[in-house]
Amino acid sequence: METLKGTIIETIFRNSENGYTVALMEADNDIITVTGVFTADVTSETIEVYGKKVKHPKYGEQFQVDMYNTVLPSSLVQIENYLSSGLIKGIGKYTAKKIVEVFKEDTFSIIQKNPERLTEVEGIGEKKADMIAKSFAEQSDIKEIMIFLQSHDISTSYSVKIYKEYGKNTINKIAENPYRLTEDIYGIGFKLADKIAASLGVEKTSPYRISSGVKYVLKDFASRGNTYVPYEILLNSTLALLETNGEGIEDEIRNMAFNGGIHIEKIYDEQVVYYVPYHTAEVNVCRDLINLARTDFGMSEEDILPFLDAAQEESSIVLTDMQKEAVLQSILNGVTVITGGPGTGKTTIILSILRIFEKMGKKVFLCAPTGRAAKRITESSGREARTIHRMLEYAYGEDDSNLSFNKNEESPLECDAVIVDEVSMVDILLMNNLLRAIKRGTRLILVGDVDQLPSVGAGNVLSDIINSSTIKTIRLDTIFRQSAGSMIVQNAHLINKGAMPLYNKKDCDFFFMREGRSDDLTDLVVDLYENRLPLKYGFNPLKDIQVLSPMKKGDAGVIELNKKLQAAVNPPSKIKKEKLYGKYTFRVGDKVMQIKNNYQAEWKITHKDGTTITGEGIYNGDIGYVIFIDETEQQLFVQFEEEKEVAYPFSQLDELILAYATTVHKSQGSEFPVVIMPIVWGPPMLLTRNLFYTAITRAKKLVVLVGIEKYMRDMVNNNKIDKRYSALDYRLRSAVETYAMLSEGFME
Ligand SMILES: Nc1ncnc2c1ncn2[C@@H]1O[C@H](COP(=O)(O)OP(=O)(O)OP(=O)(O)O)[C@@H](O)[C@H]1O
Repeated sequence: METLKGTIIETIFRNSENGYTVALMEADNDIITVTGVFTADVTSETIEVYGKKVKHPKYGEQFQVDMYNTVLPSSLVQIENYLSSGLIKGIGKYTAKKIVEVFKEDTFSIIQKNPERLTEVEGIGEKKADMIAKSFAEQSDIKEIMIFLQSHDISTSYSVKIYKEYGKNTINKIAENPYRLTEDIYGIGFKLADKIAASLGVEKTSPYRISSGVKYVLKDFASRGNTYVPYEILLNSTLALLETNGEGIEDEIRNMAFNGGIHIEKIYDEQVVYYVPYHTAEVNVCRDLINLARTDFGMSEEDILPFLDAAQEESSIVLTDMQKEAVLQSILNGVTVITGGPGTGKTTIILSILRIFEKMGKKVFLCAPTGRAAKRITESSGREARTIHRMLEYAYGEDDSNLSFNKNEESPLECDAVIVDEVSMVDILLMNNLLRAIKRGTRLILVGDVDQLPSVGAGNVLSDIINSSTIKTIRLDTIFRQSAGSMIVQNAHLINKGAMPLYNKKDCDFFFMREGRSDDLTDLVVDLYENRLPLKYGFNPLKDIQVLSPMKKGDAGVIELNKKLQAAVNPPSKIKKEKLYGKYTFRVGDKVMQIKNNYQAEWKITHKDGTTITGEGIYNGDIGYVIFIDETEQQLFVQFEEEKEVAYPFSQLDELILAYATTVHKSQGSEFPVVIMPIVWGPPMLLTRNLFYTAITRAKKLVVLVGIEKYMRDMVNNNKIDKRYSALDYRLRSAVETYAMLSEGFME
């Protein structure tokens, strides 16, 4: 591929629909005609073109452009965007605008050569001018890159992330294969990469595009919980995504399978396709569960009963036969599953198991998938519980390049048993990492409620294990928590059985308020949150009350509800700084939620005596409050639980959302004193019984539902759990059959 750099002196023709352009470019003291697709009018711009020289029969020599980059000088908007990108300290949006208004195209050279002149701009003093100049000098090599990215419509915050990832090689890397952005940059999906590729002139049938499209479809299915996609569905979805005639797709799928990026297999007589990490995880989870489950500890019930009796004496609770069975099996078997709804004694059993192991002198690790769930079991068991990630020592490796689990097959967990609480939230990838670190001889006890929503990540781990009937499973169905007037637990069980909940009884804790009109409904939710519940019961709205909605979009969706709740409890004010980012304005005082695991986020706890502790890691679902916004340093500060303070550069605000209202999915593993939930129409795929069940089991003291009974009845009746493509149950069953055949073979 040849390259040529020059200035477009005239555009002869431009098709505004497809961008096809014929223009004259002055390059190397010569004038040459360039032809190709240009996303914007490039007249007067200095550009770099990539392509080849051809001889046109009529017009003579021309340069056929495959891709192009805009080179400085660039438009004022781009200069302004670069200055306010967060890379230059001391410049926010407002200052950037002012600087460009004063210095126009000369902005960069002024900052570089005569930074003292910055003081001509209103609001910039000598100190600030100096800071800007220094920061600008540090960033000088990335200027061109930022402008290249922005000329391809990449937003400032993504540009910063891209530069951080690729550094000086940014332009080359993206020009070579813009689709790599989908792999390397969090938040950039196929669609954005495709837009960039189009603006670089990449062909629609390029193999890079097809393979990226296939991966996008596989990952998109995975993000909705599936570990694989049936071949035909993958083909059709990819076709719809790429909008081509389909040419090359099947070939590329085959190539990808040969190269090892994807895996094709027959499951239940159907050809299916896996993105390799999910296949590896599913196969390994199956193998490891079976191996662990086959361990014989050489113990009998009689060996354990004396310990069990002693443990019972310590507590005031007499375990039922089923509960005893759960405790005994957990100690006798390599792998045991204990499942049951709220108040059926799961925590009580965990505590008994812990006591028995302690008496036997055995070491047990207790863990849960989220920080909040780990904190809850720590509080109720009085024993330290960690998140699974923390237990597996998820951290940077020695070369500091990649995050990985330091506990694995080479350095397994040194203990006699691992108890995982809230296991319904564990997806196939995390289960794989957990199992890698559990060596044979260590018991694995999985405790959870299989009727809760499945994990957010791919897989149906708990329910597949139970459905496979290959792992010892105890189902608890007697409810013990029956305090007077409390309907929450009873209603959870009613809903689970397909019956309507009982509500609005005198002095009870479960209410339904009818409201059909969507405006009135959201107003009522806000009124309950802001006034009625705090007044009547003394709840603190921000700390005690959580609004849960089944969906993100729509009038009663999380986005709209958050806007209304924010306007009510934390309205704009002269004394509160705010920062607009995407759909939300973040304001000092706002309740926010982290929506991604960020193992690098540094937090700081400052004690009253001025001493500080620092650490790393803020996780998906963590809730905090905005305490400070620093426009000069371009940072927003959030205080999370335990007073952990985290500084978010503005470019990282995509990790936060307002959290007055959250989706039911995001609330898994958390509990709140009060839950308010709108009951409105929504897609049946979403409004399921187990979503409703999960929502109400989040509440400890009070549930208030607002909406129309019919939609509540629809949810209760809708027990069609959104089918996930996952084959762990199939693999477990097949593996056990194979083992059975093998051992029969050995017996002969
Ligand atoms: N066998 C029993 N006899 C009497 N009370 C019991 C028995 N088992 C459990 N309980 C009591 O029932 C209540 C609920 O038990 P526990 O907290 O263990 O259930 P859970 O399944 O963990 O509930 P959740 O999932 O809602 O946390 C507790 O107060 C516990 O003390």
